[in-house]
Amino acid sequence: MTRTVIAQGTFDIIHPGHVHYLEEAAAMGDELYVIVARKANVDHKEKPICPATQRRDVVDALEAVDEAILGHEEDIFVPIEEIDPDVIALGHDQHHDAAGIESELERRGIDCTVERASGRDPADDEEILSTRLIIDRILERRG
Ligand SMILES: Cc1cc2nc3c(=O)[nH]c(=O)nc-3n(C[C@H](O)[C@H](O)[C@H](O)COP(=O)(O)O)c2cc1C
Ligand SMILES: Nc1ncnc2c1ncn2[C@@H]1O[C@H](COP(=O)(O)OP(=O)(O)OP(=O)(O)O)[C@@H](O)[C@H]1O
Repeated sequence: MTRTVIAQGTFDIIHPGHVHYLEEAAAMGDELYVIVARKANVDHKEKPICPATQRRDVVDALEAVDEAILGHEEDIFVPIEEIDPDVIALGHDQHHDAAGIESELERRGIDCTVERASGRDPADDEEILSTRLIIDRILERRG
């Protein structure tokens, strides 16, 4: 039986932290789907610069990813119902609460576990593992 994993995020400017997360998520099963957040649902930080289709296409091109799809605009559980995964891999700093997601999965009759991936620290002083920090650095140098 194929074990399906779901990862999710904004993925506005791809960096090695994303690659670490997606490789770890892929290793939790056999097949990795990635849900790319819609601008309207990114409300806890600055909205992404790149359009959703561009963010999806770049994530889809990564080796660890089997398929990247656009998230639903209103109900984040719709793609999960369609994919019917075995595991949802949350990122190390994602604000979502695993227990809250688990109870909604149960309410909708989706049998799936929720795991939390680890974070990757910068390999050296130069590496920038956050979209926000990359944008801050651009503004600092070119703004
Ligand atoms: C299990 C799960 C499913 C999600 N599905 C969607 C979705 O269908 N559409 C969407 O716009 N966002 C979805 N999101 C939310 C975003 O992927 C994301 O968490 C948030 O909006 C962007 O912030 P982040 O990259 O800091 O996590 C989902 C999040 C989780 C945890
Ligand atoms: N350094 C990192 N190590 C491991 N996972 C990461 C790292 N950076 C981001 N991720 C994960 O990648 C997914 C998508 O991240 P997101 O697109 O929000 O990028 P971000 O770089 O964290 O953005 P920002 O720093 O602007 O909030 C999230 O699940 C997040 O936890």
